[in-house]
Amino acid sequence: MDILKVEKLNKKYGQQYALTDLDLKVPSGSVFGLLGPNGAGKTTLIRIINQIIGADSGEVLINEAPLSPRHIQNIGYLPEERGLYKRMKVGEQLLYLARLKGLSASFAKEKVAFWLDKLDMAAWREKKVEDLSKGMAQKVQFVATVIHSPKILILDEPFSGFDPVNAELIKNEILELRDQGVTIILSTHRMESVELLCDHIAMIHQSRKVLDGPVKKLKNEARTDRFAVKLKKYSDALPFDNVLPVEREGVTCFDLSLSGKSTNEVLRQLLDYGEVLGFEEVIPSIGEIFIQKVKEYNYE
Ligand SMILES: Nc1ncnc2c1ncn2[C@@H]1O[C@H](COP(=O)(O)OP(=O)(O)OP(=O)(O)O)[C@@H](O)[C@H]1O
Repeated sequence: MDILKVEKLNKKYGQQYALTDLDLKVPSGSVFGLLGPNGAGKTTLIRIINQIIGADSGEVLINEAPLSPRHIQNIGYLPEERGLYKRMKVGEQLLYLARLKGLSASFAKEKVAFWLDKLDMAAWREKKVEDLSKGMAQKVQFVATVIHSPKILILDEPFSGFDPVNAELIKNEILELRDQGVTIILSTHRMESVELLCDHIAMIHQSRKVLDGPVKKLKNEARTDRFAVKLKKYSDALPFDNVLPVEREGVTCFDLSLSGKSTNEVLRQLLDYGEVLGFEEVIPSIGEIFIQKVKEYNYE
């Protein structure tokens, strides 16, 4: 089932198109990557879903119902530009934000204690936000985003500012929330996090959707017949066209196209030219698919 649907969404700022006829379906309980180059329209879409701005036309549906103020309680939003009250103490601040999200005083207290403990932040409870490092403040903001147990989490560049240990911690929290049934919309330029976390992606370019679907399917569709070869060469006369061998510590590495042959045929050919140390299909990364799509549209 799709927890969130976007239908024919349009938004312009003056003469600038930010979203054009955008359709999206976000499956419930998935991590959904929202990708696109700078200025594509991602933040505009996120702001519309969060009812910070309105669309010019089109519709956003949550569980098939038109988006309305009552949905705010079900959404957790971590904006790219973080906003915490600098003078407030961590514990007080989280309690205050949890109460704003509609939690009772006692439940808010319980949830604050739970999250501070879970993310190893209990010692910061009495610290003012202005006395925290960037990464520490980021963790507080993450807790503020999830404290009311939203059904939909929208995370804009959630890993920026984190060291590798905290990035791993937040990644695991995201996956745990996903396993609990939370739907996560992740907007990021870090393709390695997309690859690690996302089940589905949609890519926006110049206000329009240019690609969407399950990550596995998109990667499968982007496969070519190219294989990466590592060879300890006996002979210099490689029998393949368009290969660009690179020598690394006595090992020759190159990509080649099967050109209609089977993998066994190509392997047999390679055996005459050296000791085959590696022969592996080249599967494009999401980053490569992204760059390819942007290039395709820029050339049109
Ligand atoms: N408040 C605004 N006033 C005028 N134009 C705007 C405004 N906000 C965004 N835009 C324009 O709308 C388009 C989409 O911007 P948006 O911020 O949604 O992109 P984005 O995909 O989030 O980009 P980035 O990855 O750089 O954050 C851009 O051309 C941008 O210049």
